[in-house]
Amino acid sequence: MNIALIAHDRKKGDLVRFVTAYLPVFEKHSLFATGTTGKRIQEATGLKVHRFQSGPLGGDQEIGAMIAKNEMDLVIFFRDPLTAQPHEPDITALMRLCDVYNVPLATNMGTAEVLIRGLASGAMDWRHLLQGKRLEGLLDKEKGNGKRDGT
Ligand SMILES: O=C(CO)COP(=O)(O)O
Repeated sequence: MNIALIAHDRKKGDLVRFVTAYLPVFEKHSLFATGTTGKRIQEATGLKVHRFQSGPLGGDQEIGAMIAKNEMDLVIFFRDPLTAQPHEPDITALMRLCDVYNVPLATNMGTAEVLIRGLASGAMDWRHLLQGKRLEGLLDKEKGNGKRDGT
């Protein structure tokens, strides 16, 4: 599964501790993160993390683009509800896309616990069905392109 990890500055320590606690789960999946969050997680855990731009520079939007392409299976986003963010519209857009595409989203540690335990016990295997569809879609597209190219 593809998992997005994002945390605002005052929540980064919590996310690093969370990922460390569930290391055996996270190391079985592909991890993506906004810039600074990803760096902190990599440094603390040694996990391989694909890092996008920092959140205020477009990282939330890059993760949103993956959601819109059905390439993200789970989002863990430890938001700071007590601090105004300069890129609030990007944050809202990311969460909205999770709802549009039915992507499980945890915005706090309590929900993240439930999601990660669910992930570990196979409760998210239904996402594989979508991944199958994703693959079919890509193959169909390739076939279509082939026809147009005359190849
Ligand atoms: O701002 C963020 C999410 O909205 C997080 O970005 P960083 O991980 O780069 O700090």
